[in-house]
Amino acid sequence: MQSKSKDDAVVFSYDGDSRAELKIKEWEVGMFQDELAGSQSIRIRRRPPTGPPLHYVGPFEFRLQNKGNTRNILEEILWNKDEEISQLKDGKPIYKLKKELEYASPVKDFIGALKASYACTGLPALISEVKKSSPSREVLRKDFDLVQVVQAYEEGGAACLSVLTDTKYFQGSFENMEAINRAGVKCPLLCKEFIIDAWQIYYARTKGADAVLLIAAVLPDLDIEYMIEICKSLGMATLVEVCKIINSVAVYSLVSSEYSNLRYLFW
Ligand SMILES: O=P(O)(O)OC[C@@H](O)[C@@H](O)c1c[nH]c2ccccc12
Repeated sequence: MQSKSKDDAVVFSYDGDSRAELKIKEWEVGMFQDELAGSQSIRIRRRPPTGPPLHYVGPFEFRLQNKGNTRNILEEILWNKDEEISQLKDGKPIYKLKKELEYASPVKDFIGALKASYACTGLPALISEVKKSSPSREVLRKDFDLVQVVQAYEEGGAACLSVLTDTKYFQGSFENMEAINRAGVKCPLLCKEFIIDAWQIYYARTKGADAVLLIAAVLPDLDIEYMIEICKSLGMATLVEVCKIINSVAVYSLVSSEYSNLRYLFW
């Protein structure tokens, strides 16, 4: 319906069409999230922008914002992750996951292992990465014998292991994490994932993770705080990946939630 507002502007309203109104609301909430992300310097869009509902004007129809393309590989990974998780969640809702926690392997002390290693060697503790492939370097090692690799890391003095669990882009998996635990590895395990939903943290614990990684460029502060609390309740550690550009070089640091003064250069 077309009507006139007080200032004489033409206003289109969707008389009785509550679905359209709902869509507008969803879009407004999305806009708010974008603003929030902007205010916290988050440049990664967690979901593809679908834009407002279609507007019909006479024979024309238009959208203010079209379904966008990803701006970079991180966005592409996250948009895929979003779909992947919603399917996994359908198959295993959180109440089922919580029951499975009872059968998870006991949590190992991630931060304790880093500190113990430093106390023993006087050198920065090492978190060794279990990564078969990555989008930028492709397959890093063709004959990837998981157990052999992690045992070599442990013998070589690694304090903890960082295990890639994303399959599509890194050829990792949660099965790898389970296999590492079954192999009797003592190093605590960091789940190196793209965490965007608290469900993933519970899932990681059921698969034997002792710590999870949160990415500051992706998650608003409140999500990070909330997820840290979940990790604490599960006895897990949290590392937050923060990237700063210093003199045109990307410097990554990991900040532990437990000890804000504990920083480890990782890459
Ligand atoms: O492409 P490279 O140089 O192998 O690096 C990937 C690196 O960004 C990746 O290991 C990574 C960084 N932060 C993460 C968080 C989750 C999963 C993976 C990552």
